[in-house]
Parts: sequence; structure tokens; C-alpha cells
Amino acid sequence: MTTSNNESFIQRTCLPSEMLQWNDRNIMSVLKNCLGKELSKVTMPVTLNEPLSFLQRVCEYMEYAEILNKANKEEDPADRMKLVATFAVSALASNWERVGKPFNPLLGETYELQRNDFKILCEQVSHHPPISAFHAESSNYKFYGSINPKIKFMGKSINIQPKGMVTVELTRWNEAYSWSNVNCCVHNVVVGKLWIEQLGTMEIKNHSNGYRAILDFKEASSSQEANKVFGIVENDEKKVRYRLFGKWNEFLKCASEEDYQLCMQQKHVNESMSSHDRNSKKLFSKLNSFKMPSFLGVNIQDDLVGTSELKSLSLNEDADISSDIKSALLWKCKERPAYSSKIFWCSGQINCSPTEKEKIKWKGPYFHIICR
Ligand SMILES: CC(C)CCC[C@@H](C)[C@H]1CC[C@H]2[C@@H]3CC=C4C[C@@H](O)CC[C@]4(C)[C@H]3CC[C@]12C
Repeated sequence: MTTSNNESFIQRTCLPSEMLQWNDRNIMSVLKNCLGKELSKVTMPVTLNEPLSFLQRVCEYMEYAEILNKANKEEDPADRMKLVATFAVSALASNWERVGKPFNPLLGETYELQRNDFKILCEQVSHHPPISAFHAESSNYKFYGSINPKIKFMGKSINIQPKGMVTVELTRWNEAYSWSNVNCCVHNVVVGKLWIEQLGTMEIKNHSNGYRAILDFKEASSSQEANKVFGIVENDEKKVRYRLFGKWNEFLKCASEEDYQLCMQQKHVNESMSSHDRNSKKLFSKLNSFKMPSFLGVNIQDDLVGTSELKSLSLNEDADISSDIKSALLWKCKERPAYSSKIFWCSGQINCSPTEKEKIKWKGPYFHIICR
């Protein structure tokens, strides 16, 4: 990878192209024959593209990579897991309202990005099916993996299954954590406002000590529920240590299991005092929630589903308690500029910077695209 010289670079603030306004789209003529098909095989009009390659999009996983520096400093394995899980959620934030199609890289195309505290190299290792591999490194961690997105047109929506595993290694601890990203759905492809949802269960495993985090990206049943994420961090004896809650496009907070239990007890006391009847209804609906759709058809091993379902019972309640519980903020998404819905704008740190004011001068190369 090219090393820095004395040039200083000013990051751009937006991509040099206006976003297609989706009400002008005439996408049906392209998609009418594609129902259920793998979209990587379909030629799309270039107006549907955003001016970035998929390799550049992959680099956006790194927008909040400083969380991994913090993780490497933590002494308690549960604290490390909590931060690795935070990183996994933060890595998806840049997808919010990004409804353009990135360019499919050529076979062997590479993209390098070097920042003050990390560098990342991505390469297209297969054209059909498209597979992108990446490797990022800093003094505190390594982050690598491959993504093989399966994109299917389902009529009103597009389903994306980002197959492939990603791994974080924390240098100081010689530990590896791995997970697969959750599925993604682009809604209202034909009519209405396009929006992106991340949904399903993500299991992050620490392969050295058996700690794991389970994150449930909720299906949006209402606009209030949209983008919510709930999770737990458990130790090698399956004892829950932390509860995580937030929104993948906004923030993630964390509460200790003790505070969570205290809060739940308090809540139950209050409830039983106020209405006995409501309680039994609640219990009934809890029992019903055993058949949560987000737990069906997700790529999680069978033996795991039982425990996750049980845990989800209490995770669900986080929705009501998140305002009462003693919690710490683990991550907050950077603010988006006002023009973000008009002009292609992408994740602040990586491909553009967020505001004029924040134009940063930094020493070192910006990025290079090298085709072999
Ligand atoms: C133009 C219309 C028809 C299609 C637009 C589809 C766009 C929105 C799709 C095509 C490829 C998709 C990406 C494929 C893979 C991943 C990796 C995953 O970890 C996060 C989501 C992410 C980054 C997807 C985001 C949405 C995406 C960019």
C-alpha cells in the first residue's frame, strides 16, 4: 500500500452527482422480467447507480472504526464484546437512505483507503457471483472478510443477503470475533418512498473464550419500531452480562444485566399494582411472541434458536424500558448534512466528509484506485 508523503488532502463534502429523484424512476420497465431473479445478472440503467464502486461501499464499514481501538483497551471480555458488537452495528449506519446501486467492480479491481489510524484494501475476487474481499489493519486490530451479496427482486421490494463472514482480531488479546451481516431490504421499489431496512439476527462469537453477542434487528412493524436493534452480551457460561439497545442508523446504548433486572422488577411491581388484568394480557402476548417472524428463516444454527427465542422475550421489553434504565451511550451516528437527500452523500468519514466546517487537512494519501 502506498505510504504517506507530505501532501495534505482536503476531503470532499459530497459526491459529484445529483441523486436520481425516485419519483421520476421508470424502473418497472427494467424489473418486470426480473421477479425472483438474482439482480447481479440484470443490466440496470446507469441512472440507478450511485457514483461509487461496491469496494468503496465496503470501506464504509470502517466509518466508526475507532470503536475497535477502544475495544482493544478493555480488560473485561464482556466489555470487549460489547464494543465489537457496537462496531458491527455502526458499520451498517451508512446504508441509511442510500438507495442507489453501487458499481459492480471488475474482477481483480482493488480499492485502497488509508487513514491516520488504519488502512484498508478491498479487492473484487469474483465477478460472477460478485464477491468482494477486504482486509483492514491498525495497531489495535485487524478486520477482514468477504461479502457476496445475493440481491433478489421480490416485486415490491429488493432483498439483499450479504453472504460471507467478517472477522475482527484484537491485537492485544489475540482474539478473533466473527459474524455475518444481517439481511437488508429495499422497500417500495415500484411506487412510494424508498427505504432501507436491516433485519434478522446477528451472532458475534469470540472464538477464543466462547463469549457471544446476539443482536436482533427488528422488522419495522410501525415507523416507531423501524431500525431498532436489541441485543445481549453473554459469557462462556451463557450468563447475560449486558443488554444493548438502539437503532442501527442512530445510536447504541448499553445497560448492565443487574440494572436491567432491577428495572424489570420495578416495572413488574408498578404493573401489578396498576392493573392485574392488563398483566395477564401482556403475558398472553408474550407467549404469542414466541413465533417472532424475525427469528424465522435467519441464518442462525438450530441449537441457537431456542435460547434466542427465550432471550427475546425479555429483549422485547426493552422497547418500553429504554427511557427508564440506567444506560451508557456506546455509539452515536454522525449528523447528516441537509443536502443528503438531494446530492449523493455518503458516510461522513469514509468517502466524503460531513460538513464544510469539518474539512480536515490530513497528511497522507486520500485514496487510490488501482486496476491490475
Ligand atoms: C437501483 C435499484 C433497483 C437497486 C438498488 C439496490 C441497492 C440499494 C443495494 C444493491 C447492493 C446493496 C448492498 C449489498 C451488500 C451490502 C452489505 C451489507 O453488509 C450491508 C448492506 C449492503 C451495503 C447493501 C446495501 C443496499 C445495496 C447498495
